[in-house]
Order: sequence, then structure tokens, then C-alpha cells
Amino acid sequence: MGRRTMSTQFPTDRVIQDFPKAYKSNCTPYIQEDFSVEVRNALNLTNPNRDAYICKVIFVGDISVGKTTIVKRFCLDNFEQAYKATIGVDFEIETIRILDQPHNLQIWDTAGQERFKCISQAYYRNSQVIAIVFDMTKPKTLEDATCWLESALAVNSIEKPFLFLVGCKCDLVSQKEFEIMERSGMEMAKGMQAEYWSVSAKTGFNIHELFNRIAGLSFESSVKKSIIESAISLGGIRPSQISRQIYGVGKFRRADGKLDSSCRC
Ligand SMILES: Nc1nc2c(ncn2[C@@H]2O[C@H](COP(=O)(O)OP(=O)(O)OP(=O)(O)O)[C@@H](O)[C@H]2O)c(=O)[nH]1
Ligand SMILES: [Mg+2]
Repeated sequence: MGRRTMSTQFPTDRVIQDFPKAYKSNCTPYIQEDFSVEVRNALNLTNPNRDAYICKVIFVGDISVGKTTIVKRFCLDNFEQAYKATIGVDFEIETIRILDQPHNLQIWDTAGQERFKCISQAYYRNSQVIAIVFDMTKPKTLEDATCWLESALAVNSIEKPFLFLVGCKCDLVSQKEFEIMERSGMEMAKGMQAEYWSVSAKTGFNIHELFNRIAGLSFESSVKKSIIESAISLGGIRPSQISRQIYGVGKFRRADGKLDSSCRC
């Protein structure tokens, strides 16, 4: 079945007007709650026919945790029950309209198999978003998440990529197991300075919400970067001055609503 479209023929599920929320407000280092005034003002002055902003997103994690299935659920809205290992990397591109501007998500789905690691690592570079996936039915895949993060960061040239820790296959666990795994996932995410999500590629639970959140955060960051670049190209302004003014300082919000100042990002 085709996706719903607006009169412009753009699918309504690929349109974002409000800043997408985190899955749990106490488990994200990205505490911004709306598009910033600077970004909204800059977009008002932007040529409506400008090229799309581009964001590279990589999915990493152990073998068979659900990386490909998550990407396919979002891009093609289907679910493949049979397991087919990814060889090296696969690539999808999805355009999302955010505040009436096109934003392209380049989604790189990498192989979890050890023997393809050398090939897939070559594609980790310049990733604005790193999503580490684990299988909620297999605690070992959560333990391995830190290794995936390290290898993704080791070759990445982006200074502070957005980090997501994603627990997949939540449809396969009981309510009690879900709570235990989610708690462990959230603790791991806090240690990594990542945002936590539980999803199911089978039922579609939280799949669009996750990608919208990735798109919203990366769009805000790309527009801010272009504001800085154009200010620098106009001359007379030091990069550090501008970045202090328009980049907020990220902190974890604790369960009691207070900010945790021990976080570094
Ligand atoms: N029930 C259920 N099964 C899932 C879910 N996500 C993935 N699967 C199944 O898990 C298996 C592995 O999924 P893939 O997406 O191929 O795993 P992968 O992480 O891409 O694996 P590699 O490419 O080898 O790294 C497949 O049989 C999927 O159908 C989910 O949310 N729920
Ligand atoms: Mg795969």
C-alpha cells in the first residue's frame, strides 16, 4: 500500500513540523525541546529551492540483532522474517521535510559478522549519527554495544556524533524481561552518553519515532553548522564565538527532572 501523501505528493509520514521527542526524557543527553530560534530564523531567510541538508547515519551492532530489519521497516514498511546476513554494507536514502526544508538521511546498514568488519568499518567515516543496535532477547549483544561504539568512534571524523542505543525485538520479550532489559539498556546508554530507544521492527513499535528523532536532531545541527559557516565566510567572526552562542550544552535529565551535571556532552 502506498504511503499517505499531502497535496504536494510528499508522504505525510515524512514531514516534521514539531521537534521530535526522545523516547524517555530521562535517558537522553539531548535535552533540547524545540527547534531553536536561530534555526527557525535562518530557515525563514533560506532559499526554498536550496539543496537538501544531508545526514549520514550508521547502524552497527552484533550479528542478527535487527539492524537491516529496522532500516527496511522504516524505508519500505515491510518485515522480513527470514534472516539474510548483510554482506559488508547496504545503503538507503530517505528524504524528510523538516520545517519545509528537505533533509536527506543517508542510512548505512552495516554487517554484524566479524569477517565483514574491515569492509564495513571503511564506511563508518563522517557519520553524524551512530545507532548501536542490540537484541532485547540476548543480553550479550547489549554487553557488546560498547565495543561497537569504540570501533565506530575510532574512525569517525565528526567531533560529536549523535549516539543512539537501540534495543530491538521488544515484541519477543515478556513484560518483566522488557523492563529488565530496558533498565540495563538505559544504564548502558547513560554510560555511553547515548539516547536510549526500545523498538520492534516486527510490529513497527517506535520505528518512525526513532528515525524522526534522528532526523530532527541532525537537521537542527546541520542548519546551525551552515549558520556558522556562512557567518565565518562573511568574515570578522571567530568560530568559537558563534558556537558558544548557538550550541547548547547537553546534559542528562535525571528521573527527578534535574540536570545531571556529571555528563560531559
Ligand atoms: N520478532 C522480531 N524479529 C526481528 C525483529 N527485528 C529483526 N528480527 C529478525 O531477526 C533476524 C535478524 O534480523 P536482521 O535485521 O537481518 O539482523 P542484522 O542485525 O541486520 O544482522 P547482520 O546483517 O548479520 O548483521 C531476522 O530473522 C529478522 O526477521 C523484531 O523486531 N522482532
Ligand atoms: Mg543486516
